[in-house]
Amino acid sequence: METTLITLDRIGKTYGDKTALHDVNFTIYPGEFVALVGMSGGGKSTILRLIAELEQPTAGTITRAQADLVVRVMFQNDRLLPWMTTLDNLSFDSHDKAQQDKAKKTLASVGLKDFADQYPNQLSGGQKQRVALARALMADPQLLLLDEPLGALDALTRRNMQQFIGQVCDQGHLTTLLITHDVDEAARMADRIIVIKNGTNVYEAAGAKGQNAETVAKVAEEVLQVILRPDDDPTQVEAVAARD
Ligand SMILES: Nc1ncnc2c1ncn2[C@@H]1O[C@H](COP(=O)(O)OP(=O)(O)OP(=O)(O)O)[C@@H](O)[C@H]1O
Repeated sequence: METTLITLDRIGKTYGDKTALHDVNFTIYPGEFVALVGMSGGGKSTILRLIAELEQPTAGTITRAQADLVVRVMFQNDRLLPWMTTLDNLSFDSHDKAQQDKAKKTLASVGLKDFADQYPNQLSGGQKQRVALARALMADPQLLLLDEPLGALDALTRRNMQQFIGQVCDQGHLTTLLITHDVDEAARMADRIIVIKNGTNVYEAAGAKGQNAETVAKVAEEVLQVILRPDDDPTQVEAVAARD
């Protein structure tokens, strides 16, 4: 049997009488880059919060490969501490030599070796997001959650960061879950795309990570059509065969 990292089984989440999620079912396998896409309000962030154990589901079960699965989140807002240098944002001002060395190494791995002594306000938007990524990587996560991490960046920096994050995840063999409303970003970065609509997963497609622009555009269009079509039966989860 294939090893699984995390499985969501018939997950529901209500807030008072408001249903945010119902009957969410999917599995993430080690080493995959999965994207959750869908329109605003569909439930993507709620799923992320449940996976990160920031909240608990009101129905169903989440099964983790191990109870203490290390999960880290990178948010759109970089959440860096403005009074600390880049390096201290990673080491949390630790005086432990090993922790400092690890922070230096991690900073170098995101291409910011020479920015250790800079403060967040001295960095560009893209650089700040690299620091935020490095901070998430400091914990050696078994699952990296990316919550619209590039939403605030200009189009060129965003494209550059998509490529960069893809490389970092590939090199580190990281299992990654990206949340985005950008179908093009999902198609370009992911091995697998899960469409979230009206609080549940309605469709799954193979992503076009590492493939040419034409394939990326085709996958993005396919996913967009699913998101925009009005007649979803939420109990029907369709799967498309992996592309050649
Ligand atoms: N704490 C909360 N209390 C009440 N309702 C909530 C709460 N959190 C989320 N919701 C509702 O659950 C639904 C799903 O929200 P969620 O933020 O997960 O969607 P999303 O797909 O991530 O949207 P976005 O892309 O805008 O972040 C929405 O209708 C939202 O209003």
